Amino acid sequence: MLATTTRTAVTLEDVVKTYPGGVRALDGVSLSVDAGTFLAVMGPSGSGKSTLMHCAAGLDTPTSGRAFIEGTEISRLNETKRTELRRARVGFIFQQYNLLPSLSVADNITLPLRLAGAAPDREWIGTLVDRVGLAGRLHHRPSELSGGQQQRVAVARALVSRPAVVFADEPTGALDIRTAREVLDLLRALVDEFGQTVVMVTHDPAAAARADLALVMADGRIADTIVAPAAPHLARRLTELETE
Ligand SMILES: Nc1ncnc2c1ncn2[C@@H]1O[C@H](COP(=O)(O)OP(=O)(O)OP(=O)(O)O)[C@@H](O)[C@H]1O
Repeated sequence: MLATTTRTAVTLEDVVKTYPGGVRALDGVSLSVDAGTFLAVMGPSGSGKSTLMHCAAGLDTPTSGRAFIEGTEISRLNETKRTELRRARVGFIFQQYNLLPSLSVADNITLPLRLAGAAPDREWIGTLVDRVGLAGRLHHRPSELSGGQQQRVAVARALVSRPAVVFADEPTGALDIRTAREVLDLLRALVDEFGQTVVMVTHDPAAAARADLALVMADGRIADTIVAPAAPHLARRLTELETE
């Protein structure tokens, strides 16, 4: 086999996050996510999943330790530079889609480019719109779409700037089982077809089982790293941790 160079999309080095009041939400977390990997982050409520995502994505800063996006230490940038790096190199997908209701589907998808002052790549936007199956809906408002369609708009928006990493926070949490599966199929395809790096926080073992790798958090630490995770194994592990 030919040797390939692996790029690292996201790195955390011994990240500690303590909130005012003394809660140690992250207790020394180190991880490295290779480009083109689909990573799921699981764990009981309060185990630190959202805090990990916020620190890794530059939405928040660690109390100590370092966070990198593609080798740039986002945790040491000031707020303005952090926002710039986030807009240029990070995509987000949220449980409640977070689309702007007054904008068309097309304008929602290209919003990150306008915020970053980046030129639109028409060919890539066309590819994305086709890939998420929204070509016939570009002039609709979000309220005219189903939940699954709205989440597909959010997926296209997250990828429009060709980010180093997409962070997805419970992306299927508001969807029924069939629509959730369609959104997961789409995320899986974007990883497989475009080499997109995806980090997904989820409570759902079936969703996490679509990832290449699952981290299971407990008490602010990574309790397990599971390659090619299987849903029954994840479900058992979560039950164990929740009852400990
Ligand atoms: N802004 C904050 N101020 C104080 N404590 C916080 C804050 N945000 C989170 N915490 C605490 O930090 C710990 C980790 O929270 P976090 O939201 O990262 O967990 P989580 O695994 O994402 O939980 P859930 O699955 O319920 O969303 C919890 O004890 C939580 O109460």
